[in-house]
Amino acid sequence: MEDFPCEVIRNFSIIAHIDHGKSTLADRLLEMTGTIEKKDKGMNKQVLDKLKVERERGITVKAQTASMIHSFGDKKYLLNLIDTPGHVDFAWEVSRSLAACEGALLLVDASQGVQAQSLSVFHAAKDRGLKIIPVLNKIDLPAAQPEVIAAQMQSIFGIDPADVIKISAKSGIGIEDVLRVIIERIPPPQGKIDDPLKAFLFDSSYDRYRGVISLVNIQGGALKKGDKITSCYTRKRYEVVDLGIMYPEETPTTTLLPGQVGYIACNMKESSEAHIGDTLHRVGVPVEPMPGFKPAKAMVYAGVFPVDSNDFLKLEESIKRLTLTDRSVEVMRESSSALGQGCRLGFLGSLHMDVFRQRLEDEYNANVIITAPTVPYKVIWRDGKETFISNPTDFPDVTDSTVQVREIQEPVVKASIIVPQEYLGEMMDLCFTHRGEEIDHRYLDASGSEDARIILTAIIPLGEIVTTFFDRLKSRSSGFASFDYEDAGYRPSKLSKMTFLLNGKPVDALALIVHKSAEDEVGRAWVKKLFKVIPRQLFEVPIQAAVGRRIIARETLKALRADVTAGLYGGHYERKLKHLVNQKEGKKRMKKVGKVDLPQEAFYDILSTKS
Ligand SMILES: Nc1nc2c(ncn2[C@@H]2O[C@H](COP(=O)(O)OP(=O)(O)OP(=O)(O)O)[C@@H](O)[C@H]2O)c(=O)[nH]1
Repeated sequence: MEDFPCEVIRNFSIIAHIDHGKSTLADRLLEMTGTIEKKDKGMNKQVLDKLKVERERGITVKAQTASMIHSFGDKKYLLNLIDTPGHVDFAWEVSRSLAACEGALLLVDASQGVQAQSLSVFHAAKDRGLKIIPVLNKIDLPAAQPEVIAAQMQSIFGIDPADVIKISAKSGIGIEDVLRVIIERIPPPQGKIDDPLKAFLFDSSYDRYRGVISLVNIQGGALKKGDKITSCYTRKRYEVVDLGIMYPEETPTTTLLPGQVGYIACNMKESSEAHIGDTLHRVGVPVEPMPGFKPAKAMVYAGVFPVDSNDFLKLEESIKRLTLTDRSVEVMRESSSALGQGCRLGFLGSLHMDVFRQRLEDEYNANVIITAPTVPYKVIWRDGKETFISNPTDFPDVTDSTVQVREIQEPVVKASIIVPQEYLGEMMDLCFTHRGEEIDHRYLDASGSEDARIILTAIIPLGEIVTTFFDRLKSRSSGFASFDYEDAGYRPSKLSKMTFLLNGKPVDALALIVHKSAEDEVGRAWVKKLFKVIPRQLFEVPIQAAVGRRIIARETLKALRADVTAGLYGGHYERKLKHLVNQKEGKKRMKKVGKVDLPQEAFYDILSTKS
């Protein structure tokens, strides 16, 4: 690694809207530099390995970082591609990992043009002072309009069309140019070997045998096997047991020098110890940590319960194992009188939650019930204290005047939607029905042509986004809208807890936090859903939705005779007995809510159908 001092190193990432060809370009760069063989099955497998949810949504959740060696002029360069996850939920991680680079390739699909995440990643890179190289991909497509899109990039980003590199990552056109401009335009990293060791942690993964593997960028000093290091954030100490570069698989080296990017294994047991954005230094030689570090925070919470309550320990074990590889999931135990023992999980966003659920189901065969997602609400009490509540069960009854609540606030986001102008009305309506405020729009391109596109921005409660917003956005724009959001703090809101009562008894697992304007609609819809899935009982069961003491909606389940043998003709004793045994088995999975028997599956049906 001594052959690669800072001046021949380039650290860059590829930033793009989903599906604009990031992974394809990364593969092509690795091929062109001989890091992987052309059409090497091992690398392409990454595409095939995608999780079902990733394929369905057309995104990659876990990114790839790799080093390449490329000869240019009379020098050999070490090019480090630092990859960033490609979805809004991970925006925070994206912006952290950009701190490990000096430049970024802003990749835009030449047939689709600038999309919502092209904007957000552009600004993230710009804010970090990175050199941005505009690249138009997919110029091989008949629908590609490189000139039009380059003009669009000029009006949106102020990019000179002459600087735009036009490529086809799929057919390999222009890849040499990309390598050339990376070397020519991106500044080399700074950092001296005599400085105290300072390593920036920008990604991590989990290995069953070696524990956490961290990806680091050396900002100063040198790192070797056996070095004793410590984390600025957790203050925990470690000894480096293995290190090297990603070439593209882990390739051990003796040292990592300033400007270089590589992996380290240091007996870190828990993935929660590796914080993206953390700074590592030599024990006893403290350094100034990288600025602005704060750990990722969960924004969407849900309870997870086994369908069969006997499976709790198995479920908990599976969740534990999964969180080893996904450090951003928060886990707490939770118990519900209706669903028994379970876990409350915190996710970065709703996609993150879907991915986790899918992995739980696919990899661990877990049959789980997930409660409706909620966001962390802020409760300001009369004495001025503030608490964050993300579990509806803990939400105070704001209709009760003896409860000391001064104000409830909810997290809001600034949403940006990019869409062809013909869908403007639909999109405004969508924002409006999801309690959007400050809805605003402007034309993206100066051309004013018929197929001009619009960027619409609005402040929308996060709680509205985590349920059905994304699906509705896609269906109401025929798939044309792209969407992104960023945190916009907290705002006061008129929210209350809605409970559902069976035979007068509240079912804790079904409690929701609902905005005043939606109480009637939500109450009615959920009561209807419950009515459909709850089996009839021996007595009449009222199903009610209530806010405080006020009943919002009601349906009544008629009574039923429950003798399962009643319909069987003839008096065959054994047959009767068999049915009674079956009924008993079924009862094992029943939950009693008050006097009402509820099969656990009913909860699954209620909570898995979106309202
Ligand atoms: N015609 C054409 N298709 C391309 C080109 N580059 C990528 N694609 C296709 O575009 C789709 C998305 O490419 P990916 O490389 O997976 O996109 P991505 O940006 O990595 O997607 P995420 O990682 O999920 O954000 C794939 O079907 C690619 O085959 C190109 O230059 N031309």
